[in-house]
Amino acid sequence: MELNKQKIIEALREVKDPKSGEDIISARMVEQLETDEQNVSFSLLLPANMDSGTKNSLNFACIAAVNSVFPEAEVHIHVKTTVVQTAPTSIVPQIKNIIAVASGKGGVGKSTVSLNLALGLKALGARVGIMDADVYGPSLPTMLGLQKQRPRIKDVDGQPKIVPIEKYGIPSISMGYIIEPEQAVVLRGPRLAGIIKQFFQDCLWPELDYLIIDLPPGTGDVQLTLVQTVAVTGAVMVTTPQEVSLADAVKGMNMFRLPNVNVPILGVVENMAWFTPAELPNNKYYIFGQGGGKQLAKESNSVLLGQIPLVQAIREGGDNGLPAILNEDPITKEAFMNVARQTLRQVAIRNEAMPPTSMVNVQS
Ligand SMILES: Nc1ncnc2c1ncn2[C@@H]1O[C@H](COP(=O)(O)OP(=O)(O)OP(=O)(O)O)[C@@H](O)[C@H]1O
Repeated sequence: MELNKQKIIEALREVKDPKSGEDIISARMVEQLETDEQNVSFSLLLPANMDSGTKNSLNFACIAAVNSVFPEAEVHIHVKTTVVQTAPTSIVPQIKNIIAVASGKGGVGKSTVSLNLALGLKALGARVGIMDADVYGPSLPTMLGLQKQRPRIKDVDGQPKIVPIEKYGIPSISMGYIIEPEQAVVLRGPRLAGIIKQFFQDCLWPELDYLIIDLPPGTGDVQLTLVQTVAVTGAVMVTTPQEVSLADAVKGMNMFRLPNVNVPILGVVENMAWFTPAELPNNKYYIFGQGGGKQLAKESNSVLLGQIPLVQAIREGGDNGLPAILNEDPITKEAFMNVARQTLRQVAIRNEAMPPTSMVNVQS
């Protein structure tokens, strides 16, 4: 009688891919499983860059798994190496890292963190740009004091291109430069996708180490379009400390972690972590509770990139076009610089440990 294939598959589920921790059946590493009365044969698909020691131990683990259910069976494994898929050619090859700044809900300070993070990275010597992808409520023009500014259009080989507007040494683009913020339109589907694509393709971005993307809150069309348009290096999540916002934040974060999206979470910034009155700079009042940032970092297996206090100067700076990191208050400045340093570190770790993110290919 033929050896039972189902039993063999179940046994092989005990063998895990050491890299992902997933079992080799779910990871689709086993192909063309054939059995007869005595023999079991299959192909084992292993990445070309896997070292030979790991390949051998996986091979032995497969044989042992089959023999655990059929001790007499002869196991023939054909190891096939798969070429690691290279990332598709980028439409913005001059940009090394694309960092999405996201939050579960609105008003947690995502735009404030995006801009100050961009300026912090710049202060550390990187070439940085910022894209305000919050097409529904663009706030970058106000935060940079660039209301009513319009980007220049430059003709490049007969094609009109948008020139990002530079302020404080960083080029930026925002829907708010194109339409009045109060006209923020409800764009959906293809039109919205077109605008986000234009922000990459039709903008004259210079050579950049980091492009920071300020996303709208939650999970929606912009997020989806972004991951379908470019390879996002990683996401920074912004949250406030209270636990009630955690469920939203987790939802926002999980969108990046969907298996076919697979954008690494670089870490969490806890904004409005405590209130510090200007006249009592050493006092901390935890008015929104404590622990939300840490908790979210734990949920995502990532790290807390930093905590930003709730201080009046941050709000005023945002309204007056003078980002908080540039003002003289050392506590605020250091809080944002710390976030920038930690982000830099996490991007370096991510780029060391993982291949480039693949763009999401969704057929609609
Ligand atoms: N740490 C802080 N201290 C004081 N005010 C802050 C702080 N962070 C953000 N704010 C203020 O809170 C308001 C909302 O911040 P911001 O626009 O950055 O949030 P957001 O999450 O991007 O909002 P939206 O969802 O509307 O895009 C702004 O007025 C901003 O200046």
